Amino acid sequence: MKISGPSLSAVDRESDIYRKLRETHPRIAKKDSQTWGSKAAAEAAVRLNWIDLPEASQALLPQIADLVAKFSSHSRVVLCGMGGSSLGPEVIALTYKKDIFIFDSTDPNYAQHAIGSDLAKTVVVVSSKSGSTIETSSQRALFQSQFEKAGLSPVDHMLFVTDPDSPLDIEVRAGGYSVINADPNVGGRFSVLSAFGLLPSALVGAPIADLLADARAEKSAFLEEDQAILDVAYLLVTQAEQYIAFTDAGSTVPGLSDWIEQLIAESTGKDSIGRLPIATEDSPRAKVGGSFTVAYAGSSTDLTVEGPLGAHFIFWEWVTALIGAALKIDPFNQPNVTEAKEQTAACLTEWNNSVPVLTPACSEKSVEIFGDGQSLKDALATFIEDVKDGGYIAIMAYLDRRDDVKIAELRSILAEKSGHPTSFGWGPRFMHSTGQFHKGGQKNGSFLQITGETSIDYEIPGRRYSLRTLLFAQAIGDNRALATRKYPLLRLHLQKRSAGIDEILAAARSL
Ligand SMILES: O=P(O)(O)OC[C@H]1O[C@H](O)[C@H](O)[C@@H](O)[C@@H]1O
Repeated sequence: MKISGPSLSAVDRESDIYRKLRETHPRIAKKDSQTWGSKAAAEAAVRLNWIDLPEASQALLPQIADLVAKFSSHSRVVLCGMGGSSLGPEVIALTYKKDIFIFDSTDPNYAQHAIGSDLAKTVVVVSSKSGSTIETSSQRALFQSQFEKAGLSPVDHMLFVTDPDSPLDIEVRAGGYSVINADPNVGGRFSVLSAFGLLPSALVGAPIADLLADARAEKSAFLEEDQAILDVAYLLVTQAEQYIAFTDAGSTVPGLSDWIEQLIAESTGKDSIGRLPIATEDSPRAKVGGSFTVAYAGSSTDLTVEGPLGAHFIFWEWVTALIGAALKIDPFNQPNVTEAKEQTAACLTEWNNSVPVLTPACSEKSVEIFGDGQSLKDALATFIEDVKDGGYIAIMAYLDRRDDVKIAELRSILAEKSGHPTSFGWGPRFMHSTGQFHKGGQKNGSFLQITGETSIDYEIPGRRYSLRTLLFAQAIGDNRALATRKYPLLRLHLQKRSAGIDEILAAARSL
């Protein structure tokens, strides 16, 4: 991995932190579960096999090749999965310019795109380590019924990646489905070089043997010569107090920022001392709010890290484990992801499985305002004013990331108007990424939720609620989890999505 940038002059290799990182590096290589302290040891003992994956996953290649051959007559691949189970294949497909539909949402409008118009040609990979993630199990049930309704046998169109003996594994094997198991001693966000990253990528024709070879070469390189990897970990611990802005601009590995975001946010966003990665459009916009800036090409950020995709994967996983040791946090748990799930379940119970009428404080044209402010502009202005010194804004859009993609422009507008680091996440996808940080990291976030009416809805077979109800329970559940912490919180609900998005963008630009 080649590293460069002006920040390297700040590296103090004689400092205590650098010494700590240097001591930690060989302990990770030895898979020493005590590396992150005794409290983290039990979890670490069953989470460290990602270290072996560059070599160990080679054994999976024949099985993956068989599955690719079995499903080769299908021209369209859909991946159902959340967090690590989908962000890995997404960046691999983007990098190698392969087409895969990543279904990591509960928005019915987005689900309609996932189902598409040609189920006969579609193969669906359902990826879930635990086998119990609510989004993924709902997506799976939806697809199973769609295939049946279309007169197609789901067994011929669906295959599964999960841990051995997960409830999902047992059920689908019994149903005659194709299944590939991943190493259970690898956590979801560290799983890209396991069957979770490799199988869907191979199905769309990405060169997975090259990915593994690049990861192996990089691992050997940093085990032999540790300076580059320790320098990067040192900078992210010491030069970024809280915010690290990543940009894919000019990169040969587009989408990597989103994958790194989930890795670092979920691994470090706890105990109020984490690092919040922010995926930004380009380096000028990355700098807003004084974030430490990182790119994978060029020379306009504090740090540039260049290398092939497989090398990036193992490099950033290792850096994350090093940061965890330096910050004295357990990088392998995610206590607050569970909290949001519980709030979702509580909403569903309370609502008796259908969304109640939610009355806004006021409305303007297509947008309902749940929060302070007499108009959209006023609400946004108040929201920005309330951001704490040194704090950040998180925009969470529970919308369709194909049709509603324009709302992502709000990130740079609010960053510029407020001068604060501003992250953007699609709901519920971000819940498996920055969602952990929002509730577990530094207590200085301000949260803007955007929800919208749906043009379609789907019943989820086997559940008593629809996809739309689940989406709203996730948004309102997370809203409650944030509200209990008394963080600044605004929800804008779009009665009409397209018009509402334009109105929000116009109001934000006029601030
Ligand atoms: O693969 P699953 O078990 O469905 O989990 C999906 C995701 O859920 C949580 O967010 C975990 O913290 C992630 O590491 C994981 O990738």
